[in-house]
Amino acid sequence: MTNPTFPVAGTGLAGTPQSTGLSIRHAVMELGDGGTRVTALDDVSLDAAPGEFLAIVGPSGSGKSSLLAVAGALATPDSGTVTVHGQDLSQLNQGRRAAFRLSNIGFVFQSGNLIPALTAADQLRLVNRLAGGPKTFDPIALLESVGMAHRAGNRPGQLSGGERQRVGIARALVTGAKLLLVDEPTAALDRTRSREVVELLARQSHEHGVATVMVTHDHDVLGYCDRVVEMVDGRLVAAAPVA
Ligand SMILES: Nc1ncnc2c1ncn2[C@@H]1O[C@H](COP(=O)(O)OP(=O)(O)OP(=O)(O)O)[C@@H](O)[C@H]1O
Repeated sequence: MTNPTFPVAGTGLAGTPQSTGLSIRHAVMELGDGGTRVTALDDVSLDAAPGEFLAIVGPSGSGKSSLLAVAGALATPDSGTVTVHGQDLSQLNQGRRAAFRLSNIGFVFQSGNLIPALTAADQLRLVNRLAGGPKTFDPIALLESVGMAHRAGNRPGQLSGGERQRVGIARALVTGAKLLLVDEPTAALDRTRSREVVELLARQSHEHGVATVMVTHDHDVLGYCDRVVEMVDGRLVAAAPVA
């Protein structure tokens, strides 16, 4: 059976990839081999519009990380299409896909994934340099936008978990990426810090027109999201509007 598409009101037509943000159409992906093959994505279609903050929830093993992987060009579905800002990712060879990812897609991981030896400011400078950004790049304004300018000279070991996540979010936005993929950002944080970090993600999405897709088990933060979809057994099964 074909799964429903979860379009965003006012954007695109069902079945037509939108030209901005993220569009996944009928993605199927199997993992493993022989008798242990698993359908990680089973005909998944999903849109995330610019400025929209979308959460994906669901039980362990339901395919959430697989969905983020194909959205971020880290994995290629066996069939179906993934379009980011109008670019069909399957049309890019490996090298161009990596370059596209670096410039257009930001990633935020559970632990912040910062480089231990670099200060907060240098984490951002490194990404700017790798992406061929402007030589005049100043990381302080971006750190300021996540409330971390005063910690610009500190290394990850000198920061709290929530502060590391904030730096990780700023780093993901260095290239002006309009698609942000976020995997369990609150897993290592207490309740207050969790809410602060997810509120920050919501604000960054809305103020900068970033399409943000966040995988989370943390139902306490879903109120900050514009939309919540649930995955079960590789399929999207619900699209609950958030009050
Ligand atoms: N490299 C792999 N080889 C084989 N099967 C895999 C591989 N990675 C994931 N799977 C399987 O694919 C399915 C989807 O996994 P996925 O990691 O996407 O789920 P998830 O919802 O992110 O889980 P969790 O919440 O535990 O992180 C699961 O059945 C998992 O066991």
